[in-house]
Amino acid sequence: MPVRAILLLNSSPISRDTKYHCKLTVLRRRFNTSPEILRAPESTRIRESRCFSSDPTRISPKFIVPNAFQAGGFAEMVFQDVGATALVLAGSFALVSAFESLTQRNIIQQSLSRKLVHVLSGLLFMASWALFSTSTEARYFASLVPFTNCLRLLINGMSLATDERLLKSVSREGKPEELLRGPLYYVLMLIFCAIIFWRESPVGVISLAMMCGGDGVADIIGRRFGFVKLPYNQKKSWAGSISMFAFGFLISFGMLYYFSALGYYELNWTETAQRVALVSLVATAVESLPMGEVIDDNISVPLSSMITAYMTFGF
Ligand SMILES: Nc1ccn([C@@H]2O[C@H](COP(=O)(O)OP(=O)(O)OP(=O)(O)O)[C@@H](O)[C@H]2O)c(=O)n1
Ligand SMILES: C/C(=C\CO)CCC[C@H](C)CCC[C@H](C)CCCC(C)C
Repeated sequence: MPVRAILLLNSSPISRDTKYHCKLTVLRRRFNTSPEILRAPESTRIRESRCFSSDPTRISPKFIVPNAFQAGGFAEMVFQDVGATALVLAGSFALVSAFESLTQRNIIQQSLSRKLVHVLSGLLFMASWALFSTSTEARYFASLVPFTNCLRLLINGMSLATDERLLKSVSREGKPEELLRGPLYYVLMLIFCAIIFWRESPVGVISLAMMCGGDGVADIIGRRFGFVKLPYNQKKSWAGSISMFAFGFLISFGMLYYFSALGYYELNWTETAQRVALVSLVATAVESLPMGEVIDDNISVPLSSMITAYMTFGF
């Protein structure tokens, strides 16, 4: 009969994943619970000190042992992660095919198709993180999706195979070698943020939101309304940069609210708005610089966002 109780963590607000691993810690410490009940993997990333308030004796070690801890629970989590990976991977192929079809039928231009895929892929990928289990390995399952697309871009970019749908929806001019630059850096950044930051830290979410939402919308707005160019960069415009700042801020804030509403972290929204505004300002300034030939926007924008977000939010 599995142990049943409710864990009341008296510590400061912490993420849902952290609370989950704290339950594990408390179970092991207080009940000396036999391992066959605790089948869930223990996180090496969650320091026990984060599980307890300043006075560990204040912890009321009552907790519900969710199904995941019961015998076989680990298998259930693996099953959930495999299913989520298959679903999201199918979604990525469907997204590319859908925009290839729209381009093929001349419903949208190829340049707009590329940017819409740029905006939607990363944001939908982040939104899908909620489908994965609370195990430490979940992030690696999720990363298989951009990794598979990375292989797809490499194979087609080196002309080892030809996927016309991919070329039509993702390249500027239909040249295979284009896939080895912007799109490849894009999926590599998705992999990096999913593994390093995952659902535990706002840093990864903000960085990807700036790359996908901010930079993507800047291109769409800038191409259409960018008549007044920046004084130091004739290839970029005030309309593009202002829209990057605005949409980068709004989409980042929206994604943080999404993950907060799901219980992954609790944020002070006034402070968060100020911090996200600073990240958006720095990323917009970096994106506006005439260095597209030196470093791709899909590297400079998320990287500058990551550094600024890390300095303001911490991990
Ligand atoms: N701040 C910005 C950003 C983009 N643009 C417009 O959008 C176009 C493409 O912008 P860019 O971010 O450079 O996209 P690329 O990285 O070149 O294209 P892709 O992302 O498709 O590789 C620019 O030429 C410009 O017309 C703009 O006016 N102002
Ligand atoms: C055109 C792009 C970048 C250039 O600036 C974006 C390329 C996108 C990849 C080809 C596809 C990436 C798919 C995501 C990893 C997963 C999306 C899943 C979601 C459910 C649709």
